[in-house]
Amino acid sequence: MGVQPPNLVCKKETCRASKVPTINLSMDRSVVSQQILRACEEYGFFKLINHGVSNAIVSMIEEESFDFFAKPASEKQQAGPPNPFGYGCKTIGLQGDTGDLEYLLLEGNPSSVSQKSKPISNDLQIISGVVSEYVQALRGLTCDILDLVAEGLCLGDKSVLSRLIKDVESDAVFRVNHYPPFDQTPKVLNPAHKFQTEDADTSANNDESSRVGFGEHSDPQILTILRSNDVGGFQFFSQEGFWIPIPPNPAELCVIVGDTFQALTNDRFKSARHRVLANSSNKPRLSMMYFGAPSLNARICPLPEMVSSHNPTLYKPFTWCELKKAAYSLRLAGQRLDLFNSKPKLWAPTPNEGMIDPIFEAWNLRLQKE
Ligand SMILES: C=C1C[C@]23C[C@@]1(O)CC[C@H]2[C@@]12CC[C@H](O)[C@@](C)(C(=O)O1)[C@H]2[C@@H]3C(=O)O
Ligand SMILES: O=C(O)CCC(=O)C(=O)O
Ligand SMILES: [Fe+2]
Repeated sequence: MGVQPPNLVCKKETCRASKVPTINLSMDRSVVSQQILRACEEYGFFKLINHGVSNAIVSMIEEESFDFFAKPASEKQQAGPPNPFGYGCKTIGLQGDTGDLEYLLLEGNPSSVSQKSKPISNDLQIISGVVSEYVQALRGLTCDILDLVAEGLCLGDKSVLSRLIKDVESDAVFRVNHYPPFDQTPKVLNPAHKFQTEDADTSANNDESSRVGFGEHSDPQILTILRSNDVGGFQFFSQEGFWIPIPPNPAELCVIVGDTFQALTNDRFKSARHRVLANSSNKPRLSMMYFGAPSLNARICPLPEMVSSHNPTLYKPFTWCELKKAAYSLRLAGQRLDLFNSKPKLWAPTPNEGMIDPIFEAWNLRLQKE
């Protein structure tokens, strides 16, 4: 590539990342409501500033978490494996997914987080003491966002969404992910690590040799609120078909639309697929996520305002428990919402799949007859 004058250089990914909506929560309510609505429709993802969540609690969780992850493996393992709460290392979920990280999964319901971690380990009990205050604040923030969405969508009942999260039985989850620093040595020794020296406009979308911290997936819940330290790696997949790296900013919170929100809005919002590539820093990345979920028995189906004769319902009613079970029975990247489509799509082999499996042929025939 020839040398270009600086004003003509277009770092495409930096460009795309700068278009990702950043919403200032202290602005006028009706403006914020419209901005959130647009962001959920166009990206399924946005960043929040002036969100009002105290940095003091975040710093305490960060400090406790770093102390925990610095302990010897044998000690950390006493708090694992995560079933469903506790310490996990490299293994993600139950279906053989792995990533270059270690993590803590905790109950995200403020009233029971400490109680549930008590029998697991002393370390977890200490961390959950600080986490309970944070999840309380994040539950409040998630409810505010959902009320703003309800206003933007002109829903008859403006609390219909936030009630799902406010439920005392809410099945919210809290997670801290710790990505070890990238060892710089292989870059020199192993040409496969070319990613580090590549231009920013090609790296996220072309690279195949990068280190996967947390593989591509969508979150099954309603909304996820993510906060990280100043180490990058997080990317989300835009509706235009590009991976967009999000520059880390500890003062911002990232909001991610989950599968349940997609179903509630009858696909007006799409859950955002995202991943973490942990290959760019010699510092560890520490991220914390609050996954806002309803109670296990909550019934999910598209909101009546999202359905019309032009927009027929895309999902059969299901409970959050059923979707959660489906998520855990599939791989991390699985499209679990497809299992609840009111009219399953016809199966077609992709070019690599070649031969048509007789079972799928029979399935397609049945679908065509319905
Ligand atoms: C492979 C998996 C890990 C996961 C459960 C699943 O079977 C599919 C969804 C994954 C996910 C993504 C968002 C959250 O991090 C998480 C806790 C969740 O609710 O769904 C994880 C699950 C996990 O790590 O256990
Ligand atoms: O660690 C991160 O930054 C994101 C992880 C994530 O997407 C998840 O835990 O579901
Ligand atoms: Fe996620």
